Amino acid sequence: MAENNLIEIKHVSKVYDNGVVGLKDINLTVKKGEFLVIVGLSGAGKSTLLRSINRLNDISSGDILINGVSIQKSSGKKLRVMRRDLAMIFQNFNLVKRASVKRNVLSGLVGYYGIFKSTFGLWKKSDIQEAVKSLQRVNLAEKFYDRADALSGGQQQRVAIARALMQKPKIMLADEPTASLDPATSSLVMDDLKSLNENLGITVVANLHNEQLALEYATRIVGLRGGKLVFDKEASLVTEKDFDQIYDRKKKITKKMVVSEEAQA
Ligand SMILES: Nc1ncnc2c1ncn2[C@@H]1O[C@H](COP(=O)(O)OP(=O)(O)OP(=O)(O)O)[C@@H](O)[C@H]1O
Repeated sequence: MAENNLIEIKHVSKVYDNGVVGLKDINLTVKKGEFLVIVGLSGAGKSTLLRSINRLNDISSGDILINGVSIQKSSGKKLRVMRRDLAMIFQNFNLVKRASVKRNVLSGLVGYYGIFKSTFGLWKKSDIQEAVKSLQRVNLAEKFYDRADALSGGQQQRVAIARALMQKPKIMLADEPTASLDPATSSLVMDDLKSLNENLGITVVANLHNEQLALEYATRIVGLRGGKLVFDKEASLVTEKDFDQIYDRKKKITKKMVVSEEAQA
C-alpha cells in the first residue's frame, strides 16, 4: 500500500438480493487529504459505493481497504474500531429531531461509549466541552440547548457534521449532503465540509448531484454511470464532455456552432 492511500476500492461489484446490479468492477483509490466528489444520475450507484466504504452495504466481490486493512473482512470489535475513522452524513440529516442539539452532537460518541451510556446521557465533562467545540466549528454554538427540529434544514445538516466530528474521523462520507437544501444553504454546508477537510485534514468523499458544487469544492471528481466508473480526474481537468457522458446530455446546437461548422465545411 502506498503510504497516502487511505481508501482502496479493488474490483468491487455489488449485486442486490433482487438481482439489481449496484456496482460493476469499481477500482478507485482515495488519498489522504483529498476532497473527492462522486457524481452520477440517480441510480448510478453513488450511495451503494459510499455505503460500501463503511460497510453499511456488503459488497458481492472485490475488496475495500481502509488504511491498508480490509473492512470487508473485519467484524466485531475490529469493525467497530475501524468505523470510528469513518463518519457519515446523510441527505436527511438523521438527527433525533425531538432531542436537543447537545444530545444529538454527543451521540457522535456512540462508537466510543456504547449504546447504554449514550442512551442515558452519561457524558464526561470533557466530552460536553468537545461537543461545544464541534458546534463552534460549524458556527452553531448558540444552538446547543435548542431542540433539533427547531433548526432549519441547513442548520440540522451542520449539527450532523458536528456530531460526525465527535468521533474524530479520518474520513467523512457525505451522501447527497445538500440534496434537501436551497443553493445558498448548500454552500454553507459545503463550506463546512471544505473547512474540516483543509483545517482538520479530514478526507472527504461526497456524493453530489450538482455539477457546479462538484467543480467548486472537489479536488477530484469521479463519474459513475450504471454502476460503472466512467471517469476519475483531478477537478480542474474535468470537462463538460465528461459530465455529458454520465448525464446523457445531447450536444446543444447553438447558432455559433452552426456558423463555425458551416465555415469549416
Ligand atoms: N436495497 C436495495 N435493493 C435493491 N436494489 C437497490 C437497493 N439500493 C439501491 N438499489 C439499486 O441499485 C442501483 C444503484 O442505486 P444507488 O442508490 O446506489 O444509486 P445513486 O446513484 O445513489 O442514486 P440516488 O442519487 O437516487 O441515490 C439502482 O438501480 C437502485 O435501484
